[in-house]
Amino acid sequence: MTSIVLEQAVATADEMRRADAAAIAAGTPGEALMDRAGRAAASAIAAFTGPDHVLVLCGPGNNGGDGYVIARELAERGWPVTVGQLAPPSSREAVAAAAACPAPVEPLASVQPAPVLVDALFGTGMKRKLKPQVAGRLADLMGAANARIAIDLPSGVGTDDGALLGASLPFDMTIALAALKPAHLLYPAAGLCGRIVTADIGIPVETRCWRITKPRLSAPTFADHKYTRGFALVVEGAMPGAAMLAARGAQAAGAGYVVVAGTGAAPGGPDSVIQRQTDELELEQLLEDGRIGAVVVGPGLGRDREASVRLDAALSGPGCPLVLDADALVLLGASAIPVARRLHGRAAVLTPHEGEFVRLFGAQTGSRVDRARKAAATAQAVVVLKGPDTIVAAPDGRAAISGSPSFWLSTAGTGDVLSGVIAAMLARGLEPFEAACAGVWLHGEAARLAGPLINADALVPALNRTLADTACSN
Ligand SMILES: NC(=O)C1=CN([C@@H]2O[C@H](COP(=O)(O)OP(=O)(O)OC[C@H]3O[C@@H](n4cnc5c(N)ncnc54)[C@H](OP(=O)(O)O)[C@@H]3O)[C@@H](O)[C@H]2O)[C@@H](O)CC1
Ligand SMILES: [K+]
Repeated sequence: MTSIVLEQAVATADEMRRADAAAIAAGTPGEALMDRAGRAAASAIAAFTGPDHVLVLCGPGNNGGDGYVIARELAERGWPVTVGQLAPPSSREAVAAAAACPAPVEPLASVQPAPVLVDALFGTGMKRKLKPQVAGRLADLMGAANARIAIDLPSGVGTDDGALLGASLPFDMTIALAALKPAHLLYPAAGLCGRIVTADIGIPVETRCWRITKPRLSAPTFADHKYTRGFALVVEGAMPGAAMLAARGAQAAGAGYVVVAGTGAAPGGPDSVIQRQTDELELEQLLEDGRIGAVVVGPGLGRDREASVRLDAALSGPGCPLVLDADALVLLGASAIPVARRLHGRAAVLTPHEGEFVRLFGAQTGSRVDRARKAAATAQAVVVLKGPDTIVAAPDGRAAISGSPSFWLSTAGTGDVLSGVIAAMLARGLEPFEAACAGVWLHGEAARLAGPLINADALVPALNRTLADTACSN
């Protein structure tokens, strides 16, 4: 069995409000939810720091309410606790939590620092930029602490888009309540979260977005041969090296048979990658091979007339899934015909980086998740919007965000390798959204394994080892 594990839900502020309201409507009072959140957070803090003097900063809303519960819980464990209050509690639940908190309360402006700083100023209700004096005070108190912990989110970030709204310093740990939020994974906010722990507060959260986690990919069995393992074809163009990187990526990600359909140049590459020189007609004939499980077009394709002809051949060939990257995306963006019409119902994964994305879909508003979703609906294809926080979006609204990226991937050729890895996942039979998620995970994990990457070639051997680590036997 092969499966993609989508268990780490990522919920927007609105989705969290709906989950909260549904739990309350189903009979769990808001005070009980806040109590669960605060208790779970207090346990995570205790496990992280051990007993110490704690300063809990509380804002006016329910994030502040969680802070009062945390202060109460830690005080009841005998820890010295002080509350630094930005403004009095305003919601019914927060008023009740503050009333039950035995810790001394002092104004945020004059409270003394402590070794453990707990930030419960703002969570998902953050709507506008922090006032500079609040942002400055938070930064000063964080600077004076040895352990900095954010409740639900670092105060001063946009929950849904990961923008900075006054936050500036990194936390050591962020305790996500009930579910992850986009800001835990989207940059720049993700860079401030530190270690992320999700506290279960016992409520279901309805979402169509997940964090990309390790896939389970079945290991070959006695019944497998090179075609059942997956036949990936890479259409080469003006720059054969890029196509060869895609081919090597497909091979290292487990494809059983990898062919580069070349144009005449000799790209080198391993003997096990089959290189076929093809003119226009020969390429069309080759693409008719029904055993092909996925075709990659774009890495090193070029943007001239011949490149357009080769892209057309791939698009008009029989129905196996396509991976469209690099120059293929530029050519599609330059065409007057919309991408969805060019694909004509064909399963496809488009893998643009930010620049290619804008050329193809225009400058859209919204978070990277929103933009990728809109693009996937427009193209009627899976879109992989590459970046430090790569997004995978499907036309049906599913989305996934990569977690813990390797910034060493920001070098030439790593995108070519990714297109080959996704092709290997398609060729082994995964549907496009799952293939893209699995490919993004394998690629990111291989980069972490490779450490400081010198170049994209170094990814290939690491991919082999990463693939072996995902293998399951059923
Ligand atoms: N959902 C769940 O399941 C559960 C959620 N829980 C917790 O609730 C949190 C969400 O609580 P929340 O909705 O009350 O929002 P929160 O972040 O406290 O801020 C709202 C307050 O801040 C104010 N305000 C906003 N921006 C501001 C600014 N820049 N500068 C100054 N003020 C600003 C805003 O004022 P207003 O804009 O209305 O005038 C309002 O007073 C969530 O993150 C989690 O911790 C758990 O307890 C249990 C289960
Ligand atoms: K917070």
